[in-house]
Amino acid sequence: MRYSMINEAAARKLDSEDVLAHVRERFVIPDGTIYLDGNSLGLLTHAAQERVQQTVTQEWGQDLITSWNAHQWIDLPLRVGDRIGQLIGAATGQVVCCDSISVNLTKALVAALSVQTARGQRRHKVISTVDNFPTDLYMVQGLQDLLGKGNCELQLVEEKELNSTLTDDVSILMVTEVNFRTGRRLPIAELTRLAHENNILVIVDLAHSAGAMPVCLDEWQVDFAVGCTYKYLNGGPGAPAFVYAAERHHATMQQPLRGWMGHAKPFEFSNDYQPAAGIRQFLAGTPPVTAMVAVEGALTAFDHVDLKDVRDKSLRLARLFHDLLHDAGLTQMLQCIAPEQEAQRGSQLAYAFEHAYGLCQALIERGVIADFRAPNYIRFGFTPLYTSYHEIWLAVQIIRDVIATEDHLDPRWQQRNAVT
Ligand SMILES: Cc1ncc(COP(=O)(O)O)c(C=O)c1O
Ligand SMILES: Nc1c(O)cccc1C(=O)C[C@H](N)C(=O)O
Repeated sequence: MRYSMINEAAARKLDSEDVLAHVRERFVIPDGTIYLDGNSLGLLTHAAQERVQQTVTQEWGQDLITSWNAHQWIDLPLRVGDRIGQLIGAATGQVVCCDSISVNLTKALVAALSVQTARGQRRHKVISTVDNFPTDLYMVQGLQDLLGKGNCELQLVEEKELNSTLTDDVSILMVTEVNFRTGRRLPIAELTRLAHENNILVIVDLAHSAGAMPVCLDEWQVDFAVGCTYKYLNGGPGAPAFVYAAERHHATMQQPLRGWMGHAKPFEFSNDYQPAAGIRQFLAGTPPVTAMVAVEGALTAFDHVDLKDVRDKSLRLARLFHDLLHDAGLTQMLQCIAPEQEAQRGSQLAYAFEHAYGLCQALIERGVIADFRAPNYIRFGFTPLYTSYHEIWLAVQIIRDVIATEDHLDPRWQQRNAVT
């Protein structure tokens, strides 16, 4: 239902009825900041801050190398992986925390190709979407060059054409559940069902889904998945990513980055590679301990949080934001590029606007942090664990004010110099 003419008191009332309102206390929220960019980098949690401090001061500072065992550093990738697994519908032993999405995607792609080979399938086509996040496409292009088009060939299609391209000559469907630009959410369960009817394996990028909405990898029968922990999981800048491989593939899959941490017996230092059983095979090198304890700390923000409540609040925050923009007469100027139907949306709204860059910079100057995506989009991310309805109301007042005073046209914003 549409939010109509919500004033400040009404926005505060929505906060008073919010079942997730108390979770905000778990985060460090800078004074005077309304943060609508958790879809790029999540906020710091108090738990992560304390965990990193403890690890650096005591575990590294005092206990040194004994900490690999004494503080179970060595188990971090699997332990954190299992905790992430609970948030993405994966039973234990199928998720490991390591590396970046880019690197994990390469591992997943080759592993999926190896499963197809083991099944006797001589297919090489990898289907993805034209508007996928570039790094995902670069990784397939890299493999295509390395392995030759006869073994791996990328074919790009529009999102709406996906169903009709899932034919029996395709090896892998590689998609991102939520489009980083438009926020469109693909129906992964349905796509996976269609893909499997033609023996196609499915790899999903959960960068904009994990921690933002319920994800049910096991139930949907997804084959492999990757995702990051620095967005909705709040793991910190450059935090290690994760990779999921369905248990049914563990016996046959082979990932190509054969590091010693993925060896069956790393501390025997044998010259011959023997993959570890199960998901541990996806490890390559030494885990970045200080970064990974930050992720482990951050994930406690999800303790006793139901992801259905997260999704429900995410959609409400977005609806309130858009309806307030509409009531302010701004939705002609700012053209929403998200799908009409909420079920087809992720946890962000993006608007096309000629002066999107200037608007974004002027907002940042006033404490409202959103982000700009070329060529002319401004994106607002909604993070239900810490964003309040009152903040949404305030943010729209500030947008109104920037546009009314034409601060977005300030000559300082003529030259784009921001990296994000
Ligand atoms: C959908 C998607 N995939 C991948 C990435 C990048 O992954 P990484 O930097 O961990 O390799 C991003 C954003 O950074 C993204 O939005
Ligand atoms: N990963 C990022 C980074 O290292 C620096 C700046 C931004 C990012 C991002 O996360 C971009 C992001 N994936 C996006 O949706 O645009």
